[in-house]
Amino acid sequence: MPPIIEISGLRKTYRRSFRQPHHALDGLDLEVAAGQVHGFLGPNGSGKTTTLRALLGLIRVDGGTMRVFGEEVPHRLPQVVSRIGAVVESPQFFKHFSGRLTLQLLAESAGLPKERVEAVLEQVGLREAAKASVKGYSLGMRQRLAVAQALLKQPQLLILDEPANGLDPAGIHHMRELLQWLAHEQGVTVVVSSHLLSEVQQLCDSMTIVSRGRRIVDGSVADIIAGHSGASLSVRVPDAGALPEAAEALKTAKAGVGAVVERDRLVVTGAPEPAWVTQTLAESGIYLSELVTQTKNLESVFLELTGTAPQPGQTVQIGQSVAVPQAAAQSAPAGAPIEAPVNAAPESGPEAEEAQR
Ligand SMILES: Nc1ncnc2c1ncn2[C@@H]1O[C@H](COP(=O)(O)OP(=O)(O)OP(=O)(O)O)[C@@H](O)[C@H]1O
Repeated sequence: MPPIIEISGLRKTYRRSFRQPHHALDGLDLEVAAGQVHGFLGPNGSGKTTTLRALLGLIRVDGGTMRVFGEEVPHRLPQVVSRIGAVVESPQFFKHFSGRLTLQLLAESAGLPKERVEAVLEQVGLREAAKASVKGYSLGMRQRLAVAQALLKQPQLLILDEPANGLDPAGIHHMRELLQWLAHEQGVTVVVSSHLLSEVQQLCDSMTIVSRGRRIVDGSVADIIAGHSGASLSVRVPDAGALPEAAEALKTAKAGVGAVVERDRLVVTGAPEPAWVTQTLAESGIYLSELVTQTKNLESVFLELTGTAPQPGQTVQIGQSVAVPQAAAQSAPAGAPIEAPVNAAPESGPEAEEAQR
C-alpha cells in the first residue's frame, strides 16, 4: 500500500525585511504509512508546523512535492480534503456558544448527521461539559473541542499539531487511547507533532525526527531507539581507585572500546557484551561490584540526533543545532541525511513575517 503522506524535497524560505532569508524547510522528506500513529518531532523552529501548514494548503512552498492519498497537493487538495481532519492552528471558537452548539453548527454546515456531534463529544470526553459555553473552557477542553471538530467528518487522515497541549495527565492518557483506537481499530492514519517525547514513545508506532527543516531519521519508534542505543555499560568496582586501571585494561583489550571514569564508576562503550567486560577485568585482577546496561530512551536519542543536548556552558538557541556526534550519523538508517551544522547562527525570530509571493 502506498504511503498516505509522501513529501519529497520540500522547501520554504521566509523572506524578512532587513534580515537574511530564512530556510524554514530545506529539502524536507516525510512518509507516513496507513493506519499508524506517526510522530513528527523536532526542536523548536525545526519546521514541523510549516510542513503541516504546507500540506494543508495554508501556505505556499518554494519547491518539492507533496502527495496525500496519492493526490498531489495543494493542486488536488479539493479532491482529498473531505478525508482529512486537522488541528494545526490555535483553534478559535465563538466563546458564547456551547461546545455542543459549536459542533452542531459545523455538522450542519457540512451536511453531517446530528448523531456525529454526540459521538465525538463522547470520544473526546466533553459530553459532561457540552452544555457549558466555550468561554469557560480550559485550554485542555478547547483542545478536546478542536479535536472533536476534526473528528466530526470521520476523517481517514487526522493531523494534529501538539494534541497534548493543555491536557492534564488524565487527558493525555485519554487522548492517547483515542488516537491509538482510531489508528489501530478504525484504520485512521494519525500524524501528531509533539514535544512530549515520553508521550510520543508511548503513543506512536513510527516517527520522523526533523531538524533545521530536514529529516534526520525516520522509522518505527522501537527501531529508532534500538538503533541508537549503542548500549553503554556502567561499571563499579569495590575500590574506585582502581577505575583508571580498569579503563586502561578495557581499552587496550579491544580496539573501539571506550572507557571513561565518571566519579565512582566507569562508563564503557563499544564493548561486545557485558560478559566480555567482566572477563577482561577479571583477567586483570579487577572484580566488579556492579554492572548495569544503560538503555536510552527517546529523549536521549532525540537530543543526540538533533544536536540539542545541553552542552556545558552553552545554551542552544531556537533553530540552532550543535554538531551531531559521529556515532549518531553512523547509526542512522541508510539514506537518512544527518546534518551537523557547527556553531550555526540563530536563525529564527517570532517577529518574522511570511513573504507573500
Ligand atoms: N510566518 C513566518 N514568517 C517568518 N518566519 C517564520 C514564519 N513562520 C515560521 N517561521 C520560521 O520558520 C521556522 C520553522 O517554524 P515552525 O513553526 O515550522 O517550527 P516548529 O518546528 O513547528 O516549531 P515549534 O516546535 O516551536 O512549534 C522557525 O524558525 C520560524 O521562526
